[in-house]
Amino acid sequence: MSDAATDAPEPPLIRLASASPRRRELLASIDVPVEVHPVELDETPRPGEAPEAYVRRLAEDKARAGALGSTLPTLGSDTAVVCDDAILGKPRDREHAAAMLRSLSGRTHRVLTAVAVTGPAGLLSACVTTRVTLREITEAEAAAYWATGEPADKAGGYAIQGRAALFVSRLEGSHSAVVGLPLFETAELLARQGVPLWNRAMS
Ligand SMILES: Cc1cn([C@H]2C[C@H](O)[C@@H](COP(=O)(O)OP(=O)(O)OP(=O)(O)O)O2)c(=O)[nH]c1=O
Repeated sequence: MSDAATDAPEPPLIRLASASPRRRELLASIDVPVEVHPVELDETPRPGEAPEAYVRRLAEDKARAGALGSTLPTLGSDTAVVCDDAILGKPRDREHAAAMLRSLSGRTHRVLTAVAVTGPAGLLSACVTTRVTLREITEAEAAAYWATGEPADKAGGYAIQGRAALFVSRLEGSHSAVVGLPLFETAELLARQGVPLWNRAMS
């Protein structure tokens, strides 16, 4: 929605502590104007840290750090692909990306996305697990996929919202969470922070 009379952009409802264009687009899809305020964190997992604890910690740290200097509720999020209890982040290079797809090929893995929101209710967070099954992927397909540029900045080295949809045979859970933000759970957290979306989105 934008102001019809002036076409001026709407004031932000929240601060988005993220550099991810996907997260901005997902929030725009449910009519949430944001102020983008990325934060840089060390995303190294702690020794022995469980994947759920890891993504929740990062989401909460992003939200807390992003909130500094603002009175707006601030949202942070983190996505990790988990295969055989190993956390797969973003690929470092072509070889790393190929190794990731090799380990995911022909199997079911988990995608964990945590979202955290600061606000009057304190720091609230949720973690969503989605099970994704990929068909078998050949080395030649993995190489061709890398060459598209799509996997480079994606956890697990694939993008379900892009060409990797051709690899995904099944999904159980939240599609938006795999893309970077679980919209249903996000709306619930925002409502608890005094940002109700339903009436706004439907008007
Ligand atoms: C599995 C998968 C991940 N991703 C993306 C979502 C996230 O943007 C990214 C995982 O990296 P994150 O570290 O969660 O996020 P980010 O670095 O992109 O942004 P920021 O930390 O500033 O919020 O992978 C997809 O876009 N599609 C997919 O299918």
